[in-house]
Parts: sequence; structure tokens; C-alpha cells
Amino acid sequence: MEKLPTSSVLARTKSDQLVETVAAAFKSPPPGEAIAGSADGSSTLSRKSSRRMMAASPGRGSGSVGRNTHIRKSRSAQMKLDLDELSSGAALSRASSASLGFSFSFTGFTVPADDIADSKPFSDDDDNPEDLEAGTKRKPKFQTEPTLPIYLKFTDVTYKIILKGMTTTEEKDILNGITGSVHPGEVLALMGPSGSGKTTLLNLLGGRAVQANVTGSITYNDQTYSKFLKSRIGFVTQDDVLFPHLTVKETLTYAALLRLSKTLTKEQKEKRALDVIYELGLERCQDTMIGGSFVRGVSGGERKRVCIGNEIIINPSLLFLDEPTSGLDSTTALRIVQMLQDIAEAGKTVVTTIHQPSSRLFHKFDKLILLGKGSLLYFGKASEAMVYFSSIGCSPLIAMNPAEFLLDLANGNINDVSVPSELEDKVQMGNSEAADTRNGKPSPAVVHEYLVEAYETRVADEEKKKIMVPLPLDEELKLKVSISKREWGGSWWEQFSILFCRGIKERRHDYFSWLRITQVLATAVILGLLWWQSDSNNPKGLEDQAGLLFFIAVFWGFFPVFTAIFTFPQERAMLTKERAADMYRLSAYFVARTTSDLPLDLLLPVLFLVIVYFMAGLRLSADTFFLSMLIVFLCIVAAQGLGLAIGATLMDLKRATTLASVTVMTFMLAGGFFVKKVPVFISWIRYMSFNYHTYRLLLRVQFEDITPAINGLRTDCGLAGVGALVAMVFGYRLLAYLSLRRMKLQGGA
Ligand SMILES: Nc1ncnc2c1ncn2[C@@H]1O[C@H](COP(=O)(O)OP(=O)(O)OP(=O)(O)O)[C@@H](O)[C@H]1O
Repeated sequence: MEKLPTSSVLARTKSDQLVETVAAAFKSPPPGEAIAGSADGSSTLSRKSSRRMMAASPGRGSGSVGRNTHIRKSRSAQMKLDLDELSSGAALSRASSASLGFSFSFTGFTVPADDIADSKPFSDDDDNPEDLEAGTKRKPKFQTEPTLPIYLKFTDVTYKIILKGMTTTEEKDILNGITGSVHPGEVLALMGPSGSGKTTLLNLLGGRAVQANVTGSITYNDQTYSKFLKSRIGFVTQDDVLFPHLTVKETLTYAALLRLSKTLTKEQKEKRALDVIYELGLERCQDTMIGGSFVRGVSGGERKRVCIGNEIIINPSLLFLDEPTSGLDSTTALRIVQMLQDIAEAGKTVVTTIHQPSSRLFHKFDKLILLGKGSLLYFGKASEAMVYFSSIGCSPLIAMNPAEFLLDLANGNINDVSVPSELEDKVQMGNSEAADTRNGKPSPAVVHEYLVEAYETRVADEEKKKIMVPLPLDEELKLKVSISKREWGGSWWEQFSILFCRGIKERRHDYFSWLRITQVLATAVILGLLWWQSDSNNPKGLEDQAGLLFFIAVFWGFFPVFTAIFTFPQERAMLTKERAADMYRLSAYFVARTTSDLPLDLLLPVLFLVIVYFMAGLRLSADTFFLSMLIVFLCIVAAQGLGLAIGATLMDLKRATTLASVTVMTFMLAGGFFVKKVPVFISWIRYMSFNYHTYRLLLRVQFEDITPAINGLRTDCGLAGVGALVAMVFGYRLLAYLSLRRMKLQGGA
């Protein structure tokens, strides 16, 4: 452990170099440029600076003996890459045009069209990651345009939650005093056993947790979190939240259209999506649907890359990833981590949680945080973790993957690990709590305590002191981070039209659902046959027709409620994710989502009414027919509003369907057909029923010339009925919108 201060000083010197290099290289371009890049030399500067950062980045320079292989690899990879670039015609043409100052498009790197077609740097089937590692294949370039460098530092981060039981309230510590830092050009891995707090820490660092329960400090270029950061942070969640029916290209294009700066044109944004497809090696599956539980789509690795693409499309300064390799085979996992390294090398700050990396993966991380039960067991260079643990008496006794060794330690499992003398003494002194009765070794709790204490006494203070030192950054660079203004990617109308088109594309299969069309047509034909050419000129026929009109009012009140209920609960995960990234205004999403289904919702009743109306022999007059149609439309839109409001308020399908069935049944019973003499204290309920208003309006349109009342129900409703339905159309929607506004963004800051 005596060695550590020396290496820490070394690390300090390197991060100082890094800070100075970036501060010098990044001369605060205007806001538009941060995303847009430029066609002049500033982009070239950024590329160079990112290369310099690579050189200065801890974990890539010279270090302990244990890292030599990795260093050799990186260097030879770098040399081979350069040679490869030189020998490639495309690289030559890029180099020559770069010298003329034209090589950088707004993405920072113009890939010639031929190049896109010819090269498959990441395609799934034929690439060997070893080749990539060794540099024998051309690596894709990750967004080399200038990006606002963000230095993330966190000290003594503590997070508690309050668990409310039936009778008791309990406080649970999730994180205890976590300290660390990560700089542009570095990949920080958060490791630890399941439940150790990795995701919680990642959410806190990404500004996605309820800040009330957090103590300690988290700073970005020495500034606290601000709304501006939402547009500079990419966050890849553990679950892949994507629309299953959109293709890879559509997914990334919509993300580009919604998230990229207003200053870019539509074409530039679309091109950005194509560049990301190329960078991630997704060109072969760009027209394949994402897929989901019921639709076969792209592979797991491709899915993960699309999720990463969704975030890197904004050229984020900070990229957070929650277990990007879980569920993937080791080759694909290695490819993804290699990609993260490439992204970091382009000047971004990358933080990722990782569950059980292979040793090859482990060596690709620059920094490591090892957590155990919410406490910090190690923070420092990944390559020095083993040295640190051996300095506190814990070394593997057999050849072992370092990640496996570290996870075993974090779990308190010291089988095949040398036992520190302090712990051995405890066990030998007969302390029953200290020993594991099964093997006579120290118990996991004691090992955990020892590791926490060892880190706190030997390293923690030193690290904290280093982190407390202010960054030698431009004031302008710091101030930029603290801007609290949101930046939308487009005007309200642009957002609305993009979301409207995306909604239609995602649900296009629903529109032509033969099941739904058959259901409506079959019902219409059955009704037509049952009421075949009924005659309103005799009282029995009149009553029959009134029954038919009531059924129509109930049918078109019932269906829209139950289809609209699913709208928001089904999209909750997507909405939470997209709102956390400030992708659009909630009102634009709401209006787009509620209007994009309308065309089909209004087409089916037309078919239905045409069949029923003429088969049942209702009043043959154009006015009556079209007015009946309009009334049914109003009923549908009002009923949809109720479904949307119930879904948005409860956001839980089971509870929502239960409440909806009770409400719809009540409205139907109060609709005026089944019961005429309703007690006064409950008679008000009918005015809230869209069935009641629709039924009365339909009666009026059909029979106003025949009779002023049918079944004791007066038909002189007119404008009042229409007014009530219109009020429901807007009132229920307003309720739905307010409920969505209230909805807590999961961990939303
Ligand atoms: N809102 C919450 N309510 C109750 N417990 C919580 C809550 N959030 C986190 N926890 C608890 O905090 C601990 C850390 O959770 P977290 O998801 O951060 O762990 P993790 O290390 O990411 O686990 P995994 O690797 O399994 O995803 C767990 O014990 C979890 O149950």
C-alpha cells in the first residue's frame, strides 16, 4: 500500500495534463458549434486534442508492470490503426481534404458514400474483435467533432431511502459516502455484486434520482447539476426501451430529429442518424424492425447498439450506461466495451456499470469503482486494483480473472484468496462472529468491514483531497454547464409532426388489423340482420329502432374507452425515458399521441354506420345520416378522453381496466334506456354519461318529426347534449394531460 501514494501522484500529474490539454484545446465554441461542429479547423483541433487526451489518459500511459501487455496492445493498435488509415484510400482523401479544412461535416467526419457501402467495421458476422483490438481492421470513428468536455467529480455521496411499512417507517442506506471522479477520455466502470448500488449511483451521477435523499456533492466542471446537462448527457438504461415496430433507421432518425439542435436542418439530422448507423456497424440491419416479445427483430447486440446510438446521436459530453453488456455473449460484449473506449477517445466522459466482465473486458476500463453493500471498496485505475488489494493482504491464490476476484471480495467470499493477517488474527482469537462456521475462514460481513475500513484509512482521504482541488478550466466552460435553460430540438409544431408520424409508423400494423375490422363489420352485419328494415311508423318498430340507437351509443362508447386505456400505460417506459432526456414538450407528445390514432378510430364507425343504417332501414335522409355520423364521432372522441384519463391517472392496466369497466357500466345504466325513474339523489349521474347524451341526440335526429319523447325520454336536447359531449372531449383530455404532468419521471431530477 506504500506504493499507492506514488502512483496516485502519477495519476494526478496525468489528469492535470489532461485538464490542461483540454482547457487549451477547447476554446469554448459558441453553443451551436458544440453540437454542430464546424467546417473549419476547430474540428481538427478537437480530433487532435482527443488523440492527445488518449495519450494523457490514465490507464493508457506508462504504469505498473501488470499493465504492460495492455499498453503494448494499445500502442501497437494505435500504430496499426495509423498505418491502416494511411494505406486506406478513403483515409488519404480524408487527410488531404482535412488539410483543406473540408473534411468535417457537422458530425465531424464525412464518410464518403462508397466507404459506407464498402466497409462493415462492426457487422456481426464477420468481424473478429481481436482484429479490432489489434488494429488490423479499420475502426469506425466516433463523433470527433468538438464536444463540451465535462469533468465529473463526486464526493461523499450518500443516498438513503425511506421504506414505509404498515406501521413502521424505516430508513435504508443505499450508498455510503462514495467518492470518485472521471474525466473526458476515460471510461469509469462501476462494479459490485448485485444490489451493491451500482444502478443507484449511476442514476445519481446522471441526474436521474430524487435529489432530496442525496447528500454529498456531485459536480460537472465544478458546477452542480443543471437542466442544460440534460442535453449533454446520454443515458443508456438497463432495459432496452425502443419501439418494436420501427426499423433501426427509423428509430435513430426520429431520435436525431427530436434531439438534435434546432440550428441543424432536417437533412443534416437525417445524415447524422446515418453516420451513427455507420459508426455502430448497423448498416446491414438498418431496415430491420427492432422487434419485441411478439415480433422478431434485430439481435440482442444490435438492440443494445441501437440504444447506445440513440444516446450518442446527440454527441453527448457524458455517457452513462447501465449494464450495456448483460445478456450478451463475450465477443459481442467485448465489441460494445471497445466501442465505449472509442467513444471516450473522442473526448467524451463514459461511466458504465458492469456485472461480471471477462478479463479482456476488465482491462479496457480506465477507472474502476468497486462497491460492496453500498460502500466504496476501491476507486482508482482499473489496472491498479489488483496491486491495491494485494497491498492490503488480499491476493488470488490461483490464476483468476481480476473481475471475478474483485467480485468475490466484494461479496466477502475469500475462497482461493490469501487472508489478511488482521482477519486471520480475529478468527484465531475465537471471535465467533468473525468466523464462517463452515470453513473456519473470516465471515463475509467481517471481510466487508475490513475492506471498507482499509479503503477509508489508506486511500479515501487522499482521493478526496485530490478531487477537491478546483479544475483549472476556463470560467466560460464552467458557466456553460450551469445554464438552467432547456434546449429543445425543434419548435412545438416540429415536435408534434415528428411524434405524429412516429406514432403512425409505430402503430401502422394496428391500423390494418383485420381482427379489429372483422369485429366491427361482423357486429354491424349482425345488427343489420336483427333490425332488418325496421319500420319507425308503428310504435313497436319505433321502440325497436330506439333500442338500436341505444346499442350504437353503448357500442361506440365502450370500445374507445378500452382501447384508449392502454395508450399511456403501454408507453410509460418510453415516455419516462424520453422526458428524462428532454426530447420534447409533453404537450406536443400528448396531442400527437391522442390524434395519431384518430383516422382509424373514425374510419371504422363510418363503415359500421353505413352497414347498420341502411340494413336496419333508419330514416333515409342525407342530413339525418351525416348528423348521426357526427354524433357517433363525438361520442367516440369523448369516450376516448375518458379512457386516456383513466389510463394516465392510474398508469396500471389492471387497475385501469377495473375502474373503466365500473365507470362504463354506470354510464350505460344511466344512459336512459334501462331505467326511467331514477331517484333524485343519483339522477345527476346521467349528465356525466356520454351514452346518455349520445342516445338522446340520436333519438332527436331520427325521430324529432315523429314524436317529442320516446320511452319517457324527451328528445329536445340539441345544443345542450352537444355542449356536454364537447366538454367531455376536452375535459377528460385535460385531466389525462395533468395526470401525465404529475407522473414522476422515474428518478427524474
Ligand atoms: N426505491 C427503492 N426502494 C427499495 N429499495 C431500493 C430502491 N432503490 C434501490 N433499492 C435497493 O438498493 C440496493 C441497490 O440497488 P441497485 O439497483 O442500485 O443495485 P445494483 O448494484 O445496480 O444491482 P443489480 O446489479 O442487481 O442491478 C438494492 O438492495 C435495492 O433493493
